[in-house]
Amino acid sequence: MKFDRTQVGTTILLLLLLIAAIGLFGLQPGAAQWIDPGRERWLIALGAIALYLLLCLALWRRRRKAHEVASDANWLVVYASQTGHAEQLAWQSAKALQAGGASARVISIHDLDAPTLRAAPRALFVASTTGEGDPPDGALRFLREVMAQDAPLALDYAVLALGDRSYSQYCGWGRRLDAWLQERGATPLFERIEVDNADAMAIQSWQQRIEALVGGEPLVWSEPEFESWTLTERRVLNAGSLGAPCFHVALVPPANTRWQAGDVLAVELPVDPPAQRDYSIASIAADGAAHLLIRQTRRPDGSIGIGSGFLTQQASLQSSVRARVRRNATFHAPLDARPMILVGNGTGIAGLRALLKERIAAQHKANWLLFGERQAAHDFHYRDELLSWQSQGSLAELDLAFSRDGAQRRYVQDVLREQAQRLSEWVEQGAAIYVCGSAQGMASGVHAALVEVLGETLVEKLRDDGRYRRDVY
Ligand SMILES: Cc1cc2nc3c(=O)[nH]c(=O)nc-3n(C[C@H](O)[C@H](O)[C@H](O)COP(=O)(O)O)c2cc1C
Repeated sequence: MKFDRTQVGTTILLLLLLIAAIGLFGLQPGAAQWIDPGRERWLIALGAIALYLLLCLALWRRRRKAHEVASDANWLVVYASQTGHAEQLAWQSAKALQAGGASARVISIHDLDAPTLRAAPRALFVASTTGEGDPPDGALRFLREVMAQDAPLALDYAVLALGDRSYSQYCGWGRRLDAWLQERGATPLFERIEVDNADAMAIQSWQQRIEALVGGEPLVWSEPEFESWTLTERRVLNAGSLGAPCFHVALVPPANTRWQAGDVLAVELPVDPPAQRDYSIASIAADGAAHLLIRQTRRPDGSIGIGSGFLTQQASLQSSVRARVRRNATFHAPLDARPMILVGNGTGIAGLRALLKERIAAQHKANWLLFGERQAAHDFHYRDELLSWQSQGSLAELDLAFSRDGAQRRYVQDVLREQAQRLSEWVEQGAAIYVCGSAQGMASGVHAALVEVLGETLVEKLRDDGRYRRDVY
């Protein structure tokens, strides 16, 4: 049986109380009444009471000190996030620390330098994994500059690793970060917690561990509520396509709902157990509806995917759909009028369309879109709109790559290579590059083309400066 110090302390306190009671009341049967105690009995009783009070004070101070160490220390809450989930959990973690009286600073791992890390007494890391076990883009500078150093670290830390078990490198980056921190001498406050596909139980146990460290009133960590949106429009955009049907779906939000281009709509599916699917929003709030571009997916047994099946088939027009906006800050447009190069394929045009709409509404016209699909006759999503933006001068450059139209397959990455000179010029003028669509094939091919044309160093620098951003799946 294991006793902790508090249990031993409590036992001693009880013994002292007993001694004090014996001192006062004596040991005679029926002695529970005031008797005239001798001097010695008074002394024993007073001594026991004094010791009792001293011990109480010591225990109270010990407990308070333990709490102070946890709560007064400055906490760093570091996030490495690709699509915003880790960032959101980092903010919630900071709120839990603050509820326990601690001060917490939330920081993107991109902005975390070695001196800041070395000076931090305690840190929480919320790290997601992307690609094939890779760190989010925003973590690459940290990986290159901070993790390459072997100076020792003295901080106490914990890691929340976000991932998805369907990938072979489950939580690969969170695990790597954890291993590195330990190698450098940092002390884990508790074992790394891994979150499979936003698993609520794992997130709850992270929350409980933080609350146990700093105390404070437990907060409700629930995500924002889903609200009722109305499905007002649904049409096929790619009739006759070689690919699976692609639907334009419009959902009218509840009053006062706002979002920024780049944000995502999380849709709650009416299934048991509950599930949700995220879709890039293809419109801006001024359009009055969130437009989604949804390709019907099929499972290996041929049945329709639950998310795309619900939105493109089951949900009827004018019916209510439970949804909420999820912020996706990595894909928000630059704040200034700098040129933008938007590269995407397939349903990736959704996020790019919202960005273009936002830019055009702000009169920022230096926009270059490179879009790839299979056949111009069937798969040129939002054709009329894009062509009219081009003729109005809001879309300075439009390059299309329809892979099945020519004798040779041609993709957006090939267009980038053909347009090497323009690409270099735009980047020299400060352009930001946004890539949206499939991770396999497109995003990796585009990356290789960028490295070929601009050089590895410049591409890395663009990524570090937030001028090369990706929202890929
Ligand atoms: C393109 C892509 C690649 C991913 N690759 C991995 C992976 O290799 N291993 C893993 O455990 N999770 C992987 N995930 C799952 C993410 O880690 C998980 O969705 C996480 O919640 C995302 O957090 P974030 O929004 O902070 O980036 C991947 C997700 C996407 C969209």
